[in-house]
Amino acid sequence: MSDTYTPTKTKSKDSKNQTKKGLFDFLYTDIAIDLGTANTLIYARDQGIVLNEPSIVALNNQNEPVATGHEARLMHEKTHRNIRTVRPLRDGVIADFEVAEQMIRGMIKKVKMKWYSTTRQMVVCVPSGITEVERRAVRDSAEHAGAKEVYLVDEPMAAAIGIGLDVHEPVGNMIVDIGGGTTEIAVIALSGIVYAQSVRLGGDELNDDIISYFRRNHNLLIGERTAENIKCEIGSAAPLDEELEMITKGRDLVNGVPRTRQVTSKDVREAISESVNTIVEAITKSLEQTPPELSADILDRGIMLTGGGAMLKNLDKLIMETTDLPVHIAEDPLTAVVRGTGAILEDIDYYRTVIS
Ligand SMILES: Nc1ncnc2c1ncn2[C@@H]1O[C@H](COP(=O)(O)OP(=O)(O)OP(=O)(O)O)[C@@H](O)[C@H]1O
Repeated sequence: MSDTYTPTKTKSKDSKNQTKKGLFDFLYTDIAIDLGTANTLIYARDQGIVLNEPSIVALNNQNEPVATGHEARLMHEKTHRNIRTVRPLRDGVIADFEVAEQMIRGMIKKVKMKWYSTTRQMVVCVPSGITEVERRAVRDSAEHAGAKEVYLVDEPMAAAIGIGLDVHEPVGNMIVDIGGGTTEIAVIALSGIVYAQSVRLGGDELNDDIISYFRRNHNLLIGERTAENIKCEIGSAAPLDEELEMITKGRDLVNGVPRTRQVTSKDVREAISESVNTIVEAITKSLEQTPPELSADILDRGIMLTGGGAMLKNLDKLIMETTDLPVHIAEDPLTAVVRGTGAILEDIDYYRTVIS
């Protein structure tokens, strides 16, 4: 990894331009949300990140939520006929509006510190590739969940701000945000997105690849959570200095009984290689589309990786070898987007040009 690039700090809270405080501000809890396919994070003004939970809701027979986030995740794939778990986002966008609203409400309720407060301003980040109709839907959901003023920001822009880049600078930065449902690749300069590509493929797809691999090659049926665990523990994009292995549990497809099986990092790499290559190819294609002056900046500064997918072992190495560019993994990649969205909430005027 190159160390040629040192990001500037995210604008501090005491900035001159910071949103002015009003007399009745104590009545409001303004929030920023990273509404992700895998995880939802909430940042509250002046407080920082106050919630980080899986994007999942458990509903009863009457479609009323009985649990949200962590509690619902514990029930996932273990429910009976009176309870079902729903993940309302797919591929980075809201797939089930009603449940998404219930989830946002449930999560806001969890972070409400003052019983009397309401949400006035809400900044929500969205994948850069979504349609106008999908944008409208996110805005509506946020309004139905109680927000009076809703601002949307593109995810790669929020990620760039979150990792401390000065997005107003006349300098090109390439951000690759690998989430649960989407991979967002963007070149940012002068507060705008010069080039963006949103691939509807992320960490969830890698989990599906692992499930299929076990079914096909080992006649073993494993669940989504097990696949996720395998990916995070021993998954890798390129060979490891020391290959890893672990024991996993599933159901034998031949005789239907529970079985354990040894799995190696080499197996997992093979299982996810096609999807990983799709992500790397999308990065190469984006580099080809980048205007030359900005390409020169990227050559100096390298590619910034964020999102949970950035933590896949040796993914940075594979991208570095393929592109011949320095690659940096953001500090705490899972929270970069919400930190950026939060920075916008703290200083809406300064970031006016990046929100809509
Ligand atoms: N150590 C790890 N190795 C590989 N993948 C990981 C690791 N930790 C988390 N992930 C993956 O990161 C993904 C979640 O990342 P993130 O929270 O950034 O996505 P999201 O914002 O919810 O999704 P999206 O941006 O697509 O809506 C999941 O698919 C998860 O499996």
